[in-house]
This record gives sequence, structure tokens and C-alpha cells, in this order.
Amino acid sequence: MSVHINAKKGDIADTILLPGDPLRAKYIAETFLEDVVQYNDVRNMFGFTGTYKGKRISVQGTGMGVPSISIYVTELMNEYDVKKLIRVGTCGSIHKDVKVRDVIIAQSASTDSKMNEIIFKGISYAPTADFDLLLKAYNAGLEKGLSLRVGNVFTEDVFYNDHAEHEKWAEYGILALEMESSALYTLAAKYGRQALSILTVSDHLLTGEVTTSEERQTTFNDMIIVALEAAIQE
Ligand SMILES: O=P(O)(O)O[C@H]1O[C@H](CO)[C@@H](O)[C@H]1O
Ligand SMILES: O=c1cc[nH]c(=O)[nH]1
Repeated sequence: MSVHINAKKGDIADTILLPGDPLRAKYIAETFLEDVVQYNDVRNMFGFTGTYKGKRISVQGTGMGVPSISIYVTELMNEYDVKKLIRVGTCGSIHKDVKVRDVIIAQSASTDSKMNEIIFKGISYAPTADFDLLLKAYNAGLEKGLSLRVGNVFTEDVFYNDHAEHEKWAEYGILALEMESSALYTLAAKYGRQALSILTVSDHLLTGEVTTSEERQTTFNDMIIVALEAAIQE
């Protein structure tokens, strides 16, 4: 058991999907995995282990924001020896060419989070996806006939931010905003593990288009299938 996960060693697979929303974790386990066992209910941050096409996979809610995901991924890597971590999250587009329900693979994650300032003290570290996982996810998307976007996303600390400079960030190639990927990539690098964030655009900050919370919870299947197919490739 770790502080926030009441699983025994061995209960969690070495490959894990990480949605922010614990109910998305439940949906993924119930919809895509077989022989599912729930291993965590601490704080209702559900975690499950099952199989996908015969391979053992876990799925764990991480909560929202850098501090929350940092707790879960640190415990998963440090205490449960998880080796491949794939975030399956939602994001808000700030780019005119990135539409609601598009799927983005986050090659890199810029951030205004304080976490990397605390770690790197003035150096502007570039949190980066694992290339092997990225390639596998991209190829899985191609095989499914999906046109995936690959690029830089922005991990923000403030969801309701009146001071954000979306236009400038989009000009510099940022596709969308979310709240966890920079921490996932930084911590995976620290522990020498593979990490990737795959995101579905849930809303558009330029057009005002949104998806419902039920849609966000349950209908982003393309992203989940891409993540699972990448996860099972050797
Ligand atoms: O849908 P999830 O994975 O939680 O991701 C996005 O949604 C939350 C904000 O609504 C933040 O966690 C953000 O990163
Ligand atoms: O973090 C997020 C997620 C969805 N939409 C946003 O604007 N931000």
C-alpha cells in the first residue's frame, strides 16, 4: 500500500492508462478490459486492473492538476514499479485548426506550473513524450484511420485564467490546454519510465464549442483505443 493507493504489490500492471477523471477510469475498465479487479478506492480515485487482448493493463484516475497527478504517478512508479504510463485526458483547443473531438498526441508539454521551477531552478526544462510510445500510438491511430494531431500542448495551473495569452501561445505552435502532461513527462524522465499523453479536445476556447461532462466521461473512445493499442505493442 502507498499513501494514496490501497493496492498490494503486484495488483497493478506495468502498463497503465491515466485519465484525470476516476469515472473515466471506471468506464475504460468496464468497456474495454476483461477480468477486471478494482485495486483502489482511496478518495474515490478509482484504479482497476484487467486485460486487453490478453495483456495485463491497469487504469488509474489521477485527479486534476499537476500536484494531483504527481502524487499518483510517483507512487505508481516508485512503489508499484509501473513502467509505461499513458495519460488519456481532455483538453481545450486554442488553435483554429484543432477542432472539438480531435485527438492530440502531446509530443511536448509547455507549462506555467511551478513544479519544474522548483526542480530546475531557473532552467527552462522541456517535458517530452517517450518517442517509442508516441510512434506506437501514432501508428495505431493511422491503422484505425484516425488523423491524429501531434505537437506541443500547454499544461496550465489555472483553469479559469483571465491572464492567459492564448493567441501568442497558438502562434508559437501550442495546440491545446490541459493540466497534467508536463508533470507526467518530467516525473517519468526522473524515474526512467516511458510516458505519453493522448488528449481529446473537449472544448474550443476560440469558438466556445463544448462537450457535456457525460460525453467527456464516456465517449472519447478513439483516444482510449489508440492508448490501449499502443500499450500492448511490444
Ligand atoms: O479530463 P482530464 O483528464 O481530467 O483533463 C482535463 O480536464 C480537467 C479540467 O476540466 C483537467 O484535469 C484537464 O487536464
Ligand atoms: O485543462 C483544460 C481542459 C479542457 N479545457 C481547457 O480549457 N482546459
